[in-house]
Amino acid sequence: MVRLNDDYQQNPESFEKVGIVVPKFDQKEITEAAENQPIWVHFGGGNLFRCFHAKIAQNLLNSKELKAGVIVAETYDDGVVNQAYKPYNNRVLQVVMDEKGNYDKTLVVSVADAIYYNHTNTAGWSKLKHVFEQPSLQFVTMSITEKGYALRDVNGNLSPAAVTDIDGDPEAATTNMGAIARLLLARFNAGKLPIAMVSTDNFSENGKRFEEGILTIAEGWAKHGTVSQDFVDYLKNPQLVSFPWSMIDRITPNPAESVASILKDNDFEDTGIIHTDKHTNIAPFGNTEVTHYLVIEDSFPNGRPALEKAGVILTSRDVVNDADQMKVTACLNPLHTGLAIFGSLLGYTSIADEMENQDFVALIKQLGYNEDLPVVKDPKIINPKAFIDEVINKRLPNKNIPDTPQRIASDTSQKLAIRYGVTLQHYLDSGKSTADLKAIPLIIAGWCRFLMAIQDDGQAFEPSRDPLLSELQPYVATIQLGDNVDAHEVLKPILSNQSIFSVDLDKAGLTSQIETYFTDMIAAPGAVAKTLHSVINA
Ligand SMILES: NC(=O)c1ccc[n+]([C@@H]2O[C@H](COP(=O)([O-])OP(=O)(O)OC[C@H]3O[C@@H](n4cnc5c(N)ncnc54)[C@H](O)[C@@H]3O)[C@@H](O)[C@H]2O)c1
Ligand SMILES: O=P(O)(O)OC[C@@H](O)[C@@H](O)[C@H](O)[C@H](O)CO
Repeated sequence: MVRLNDDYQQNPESFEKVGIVVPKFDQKEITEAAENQPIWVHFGGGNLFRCFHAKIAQNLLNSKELKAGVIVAETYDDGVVNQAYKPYNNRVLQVVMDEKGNYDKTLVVSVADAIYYNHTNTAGWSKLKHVFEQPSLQFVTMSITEKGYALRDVNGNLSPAAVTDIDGDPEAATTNMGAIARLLLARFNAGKLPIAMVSTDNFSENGKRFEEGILTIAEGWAKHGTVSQDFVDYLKNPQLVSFPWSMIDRITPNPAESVASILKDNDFEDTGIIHTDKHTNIAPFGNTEVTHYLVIEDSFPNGRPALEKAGVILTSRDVVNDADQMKVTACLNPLHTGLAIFGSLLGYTSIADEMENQDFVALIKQLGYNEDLPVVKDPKIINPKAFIDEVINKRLPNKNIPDTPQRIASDTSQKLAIRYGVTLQHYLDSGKSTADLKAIPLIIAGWCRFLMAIQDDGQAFEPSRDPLLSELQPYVATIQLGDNVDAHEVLKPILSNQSIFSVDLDKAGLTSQIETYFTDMIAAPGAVAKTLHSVINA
């Protein structure tokens, strides 16, 4: 049996014997280099990072294009650091699974350190402060989930935590944006050192939203006199601090028991899946797909390693934005969310299994080809039609990718604006009629039906975690299947909330259609499947 912590330099054969590719560098050396001259910090060391960013770093370290390991920072989940990183010497086994059932396994040791940092953790703060004070630090990447950037509540007002951060001492900041602004303040105080802050989370204009979050905090501090205006000017100067936009794509499900058991059968020992108290599902291994894209705006004021040599596309902001809108608002994530909602309602636990249900396939084809594609701009670097073809015909049906509707359904309230709102806005802006839209209103109605936490067969289910569940569920909580309800009245507080959808659904002409679909879907057990079938095949 091979273990993650085994000596891959003295005994590479033990790894190679079980088909694991080992690094070409010394982990100790890249760790020391990161201590002395850090280059790359990543916030949110979850599964995507471990399977994607960390492998990019490993490829660059292998080819000597990168001189120091990545420093992982967690502002949220100490369990990730203490249970998934520390016991395994910051290593992970990356498992790439193709549709033929091949497992490509790589021992990834590109992480130099993993640091938990929040306002109460002085050790983590001192370590990260020191890192941010180093002139060598070139860039930060982030994958902290969409909700990680939030500073406002559902009504668009600053949240109590954001107000406390802005009113208080920068040293006591508790929000992610506040905690990161505090680190940037340390970098500013160290001599206005340049840096690129790259969000790689799944939303359109992610760099803009990240920048706005940091500036909301910093401008508040300046107003209260706790920082100088000079600090705000530093953050606003793209020659010093940039917030490049990005598009990232690689379906990376939570680590699955099915993969763990295959690894074990293939003599790999460390397969225990960890469920942290803060609900991150993580393991000594990560499972991911073959296809991957990372497109980043090429704006790095302190330079960068040759990321392009590890397959990253560096380009202009406009091209990144077009690629991101293509993927996140049209050709992949809206399809995913549709499958997540209806899959959860119909009791599915596998995306690949859903792809055997012809109504689900028809739903995402209708959405992707007929509703999203007509208003999507071609980013030129990736063909949108070919991209959807690959998603529908190759990626989603891949039985070896253990993805679940439940993973994708998490935080849906945070994603609807991006996954459907942007497309609807394109319809409104272009004056194109929304009268023929079926999939978008059906999915939004499906989400309202999902909030009832009753499956299509009438059984209760636990909806995936979402920061707005407790606020939204009460609106539909008392409805039973078969009830005769006034859908307009019941759904009004949800559908009229523009901060959820980003567009006015009334103006988009969709409200009554959503209400009708919702009414149809609560008629009786089985009504969700029936409605889906009849709407999509009409
Ligand atoms: N997994 C994918 O297929 C995939 C693909 C493309 C993009 N993404 C983006 O990456 C994000 C993370 O995906 P993942 O697969 O790594 O998820 P994950 O659950 O494995 O890890 C989530 C990470 O974010 C941190 N986090 C969670 N909530 C947070 C909060 N409120 N504040 C700060 N940090 C928080 C966790 O501590 C953890 O490090 C997604 O939300 C999405 O934006 C994921
Ligand atoms: O990661 P999220 O939570 O934004 O969305 C869930 C999935 O749709 C997403 O993770 C996809 O797998 C990913 O965007 C593929 O690149």
